[in-house]
Amino acid sequence: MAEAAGAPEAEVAELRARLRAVRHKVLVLSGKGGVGKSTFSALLAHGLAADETKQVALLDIDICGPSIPKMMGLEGEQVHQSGSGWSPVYVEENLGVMSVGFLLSSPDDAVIWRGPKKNGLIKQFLRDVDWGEVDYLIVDTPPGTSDEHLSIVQYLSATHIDGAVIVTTPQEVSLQDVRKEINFCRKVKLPIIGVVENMSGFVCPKCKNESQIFPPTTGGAEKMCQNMNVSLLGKVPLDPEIGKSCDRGQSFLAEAPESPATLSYRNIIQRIQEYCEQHHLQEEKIM
Ligand SMILES: Nc1ncnc2c1ncn2[C@@H]1O[C@H](COP(=O)(O)OP(=O)(O)OP(=O)(O)O)[C@@H](O)[C@H]1O
Ligand code: SF4
Repeated sequence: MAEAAGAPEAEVAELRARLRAVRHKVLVLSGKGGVGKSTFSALLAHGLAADETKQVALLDIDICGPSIPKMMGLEGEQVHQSGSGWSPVYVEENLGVMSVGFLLSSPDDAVIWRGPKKNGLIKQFLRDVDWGEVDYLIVDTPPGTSDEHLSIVQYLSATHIDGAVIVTTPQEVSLQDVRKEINFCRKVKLPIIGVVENMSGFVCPKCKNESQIFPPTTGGAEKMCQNMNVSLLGKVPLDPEIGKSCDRGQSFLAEAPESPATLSYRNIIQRIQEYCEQHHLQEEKIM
C-alpha cells in the first residue's frame, strides 16, 4: 500500500488510533461522473446494514457534489461535535453517515475549494469522526482521479484498505475512464475488489424482457475486465425506481426487494463481503 507520503508521524498515529476500530474499508470509484457511483455507495451501505449485527459507516468525500445526504434521507442535517469528535448522522442504529453536505447551510451551496483545503477536510473526516466500532466503512469519492483520491489513499494507507469498487456504465466513453482508474489503483497499490456495470440493460416491468439501452460497442465491462485482469462483480440493470427511491431518501433494496436490480445488488454485495473477509484473513496471516 502507498505510504502516507508527507503526512507527519503524529498525524499518521492519530489516524491509526481513530480507524483502529474500523474492520473493513472500501472505496467506491468511477472514471466518469453520473454513472451511479453515489447511488451504488448508498445502496451498498444499506445492503450491508440490512444485517443488524453489522455496524456500517458511509463517508461522502465528493466535496464538490455531495449527494449522499439526500440519498440517505438526511438533507438539512448538521454535523454535531461531541467530546470525542464529530458525530456521524445515523439513518439506523447500525448505519452512520458523514458528508461534506452536512457542513453546508443549504443543499444548493457550491463548494469551491482548492486542493490543500480539500485535503485538510478529508484528513479531518478520517481523524475526527467518531465512528465507534465499525465493520464496514464505505467511502464515496468524486469521479475521476484527483487530489482527493490521492489524499484518501495516502491517509487510509496509514491503516489498511480492503480495496476499491469501480462503477461504470457499458459505453466505451465510460470504460475508457475506468481503464485510467484501474491504472491509478495499480500505481498507488490500491487493491481492486472489482468493477460494477451499472445501467446495464433495461428490464421491462411488464414482460421482464431485457433491452440494451446503451449497447456496448466493444464488449462492455465484461470484455474490459478480462483485458485488464480485474473481476466483474456484476451488472445492475436500469430501473427508474432506483432514482425515485433515492430522491425520497429511501433504500431501493428495501422498497423493491424482488426487482432484478435488487437481486443483482444483493449478489454484488455478497461478493464484496466475501472479498473483504478473505482479504482480512490474508492480512492476519501476514501480520
Ligand atoms: N441502475 C440505475 N437505474 C436507473 N437510474 C440509476 C441507476 N443508477 C443510478 N441511477 C440514477 O442516475 C443518476 C446519477 O447517479 P449518481 O448521482 O449516483 O451518479 P454518480 O456517479 O455518483 O455521479 P457524480 O459522481 O457526478 O456525483 C441518479 O439520478 C440516479 O438515481
Ligand atoms: S418490453 Fe414489451 S411489454 Fe415491455 S414496454 Fe416494451 S413492448 Fe411493452
